[in-house]
Amino acid sequence: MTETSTDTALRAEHDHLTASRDALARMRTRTEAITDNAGDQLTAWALGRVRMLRLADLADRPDTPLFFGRLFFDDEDFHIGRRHVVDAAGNPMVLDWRAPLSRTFYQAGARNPMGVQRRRRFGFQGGTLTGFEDEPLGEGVDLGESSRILAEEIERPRVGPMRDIVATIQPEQDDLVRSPLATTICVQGAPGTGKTAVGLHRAAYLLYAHREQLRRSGVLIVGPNSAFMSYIQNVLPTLGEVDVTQVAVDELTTGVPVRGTDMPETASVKHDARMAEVLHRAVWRHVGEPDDSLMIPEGGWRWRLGEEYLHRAVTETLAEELPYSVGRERVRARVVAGIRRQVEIRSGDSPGEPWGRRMGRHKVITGFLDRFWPALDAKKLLTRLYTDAEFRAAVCEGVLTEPEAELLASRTKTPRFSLADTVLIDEITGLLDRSTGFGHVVVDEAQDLSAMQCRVIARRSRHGSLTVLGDLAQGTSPWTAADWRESLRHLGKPDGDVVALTTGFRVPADVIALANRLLPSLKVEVPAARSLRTDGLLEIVPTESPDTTLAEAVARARGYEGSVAVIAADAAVPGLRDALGEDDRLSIVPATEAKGLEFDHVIVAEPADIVAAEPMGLRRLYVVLTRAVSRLTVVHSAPLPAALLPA
Ligand SMILES: Nc1ncnc2c1ncn2[C@@H]1O[C@H](COP(=O)(O)OP(=O)(O)OP(=O)(O)O)[C@@H](O)[C@H]1O
Repeated sequence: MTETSTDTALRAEHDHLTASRDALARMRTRTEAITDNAGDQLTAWALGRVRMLRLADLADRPDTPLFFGRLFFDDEDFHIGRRHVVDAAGNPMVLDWRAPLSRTFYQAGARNPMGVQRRRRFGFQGGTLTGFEDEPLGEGVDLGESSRILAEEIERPRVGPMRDIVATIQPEQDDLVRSPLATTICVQGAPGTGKTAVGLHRAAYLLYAHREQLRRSGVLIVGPNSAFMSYIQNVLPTLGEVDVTQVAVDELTTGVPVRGTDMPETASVKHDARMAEVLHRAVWRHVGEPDDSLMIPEGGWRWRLGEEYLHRAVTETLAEELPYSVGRERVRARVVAGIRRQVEIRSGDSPGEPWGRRMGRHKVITGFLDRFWPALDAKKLLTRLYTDAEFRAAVCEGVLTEPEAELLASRTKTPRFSLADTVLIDEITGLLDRSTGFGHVVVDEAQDLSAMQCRVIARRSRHGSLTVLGDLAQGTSPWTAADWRESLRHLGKPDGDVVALTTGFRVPADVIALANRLLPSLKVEVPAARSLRTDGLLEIVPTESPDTTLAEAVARARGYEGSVAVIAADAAVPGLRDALGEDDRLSIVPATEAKGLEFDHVIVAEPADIVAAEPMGLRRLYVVLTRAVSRLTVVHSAPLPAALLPA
């Protein structure tokens, strides 16, 4: 058999891959050999950390390709991969996908080749090269969405947690991934349009483009729950980024143990934006107007500060709009400064810092502060709001209705804090003290956040920017967002750009068509999704014996490759777990925990029960139906919800 030019080219690519792996190993060995001979412990620690991060960045993962593309320009060419690799002489062997030049790999097309003569995409199996596909952009030809390698990538069976998409980021996704650090973007995207993927890749891109700045300030990823967090947690490390905080939204407010629960109507009040005003009042009503002068005895002296001076000390501090506890210290400093001036006039000399500290702690001054700017504790203040009827009425008046304010009342003197309370305690803490924030925060499934939860995130991104990801049609919380402008306002970024993604990479066309039937009933204005996938299987199976039919559906699903999930109303899950069992391939997923996840084959058990289980049941069903990557089986003994029937 004669060797074709494609075989020769593939062999050369194999060789380049092997050489690149060797070069990466060399880079790693060199970094390992660097010894920290820093003078002090702190510098040694900092250097050690930088080295640890760099080593993580240099890790070669045998199961992922080191490069996935190649760009041929007129007189040079580059391989594009997960990270930068250079040979012993420092010449580039692989360009990082985030480098400015790599942008052409994602953006060039027949209409605008951006100087690229040919774009090559590689097919891989694990870490092994299996083939490639060339697009002669210079000749005005591209494959666009009909690329075989793109199709294989999005149709490949899913196993385990989410993977990166660096090899096949689409132009509209790339625009979002590479938007500038200072820009807050809000992505409204139908199910499976790659919102989560875009958010994680944007984090990785920003860490590359603004390494120093973001290493100092940090990047935070916030998701809806711990199942989702463990599903996405490996994506950034595979991209070489290990120094990112990834937490579920409830974990942001863990300062207090959660021991209580709220009735739904109480939780709704606590999550309402008006609580910000209530708590603001609750804090600031503690500041009083000094109504007398102060006499401060010190040794043989008696210093006097007049009422007017004290009054000014308070009002000038208020005008600075500092956090409450910082303001208290500022008033203390102003009072001490007033006395220092008298000492200077009397003695002609300025007393030193120790005197200042001692004077600041003087019991007359502390007594004055305790009266007109008392120290506050977030938990105690919230407890007072719940237990002191007079205080509550005063701070809620004109903001909450009386029945709403009454919902806050606690029957016991020491209320057990609920999840909503942790959010309120965080709000109070933010009023009391300065909060340190992150340089960039990615918030996923943001449509489910309450106004008060948005403010938790706003406090952590005050001096940074946000990537807000979500789908209004998938909003299922009682306080779900109705429009993104409002969420952005609560998130502290009212001018963020709202952008839509509509090309679906997960859900096959037939399945998305079924789910789209629900859209008119979801009471929300969103663009419908269009699927890139024409493969897939959809079956709707009416039955009189659902247990048997489900077991049969599971057995059939196991005949295919990939993950299988039975998704059912939460109440049905324990029974289904007993009946069907769970293992590496099969998960039984409560409908309320399915958001953000995906499985090759989804079997939906009794849609009517999923809809009936909660006020936002139809939206829950929309979420559940759109978890399917390749095949969807709907098993029902009760009639299907009317909204799911063809118009
Ligand atoms: N450009 C792409 N190339 C290949 N796969 C992609 C691409 N974009 C997205 N995907 C894949 O499509 C699936 C859906 O992506 P993702 O979970 O990010 O979507 P989503 O918009 O967050 O969905 P949902 O709203 O349903 O949670 C994932 O498996 C992801 O890897």
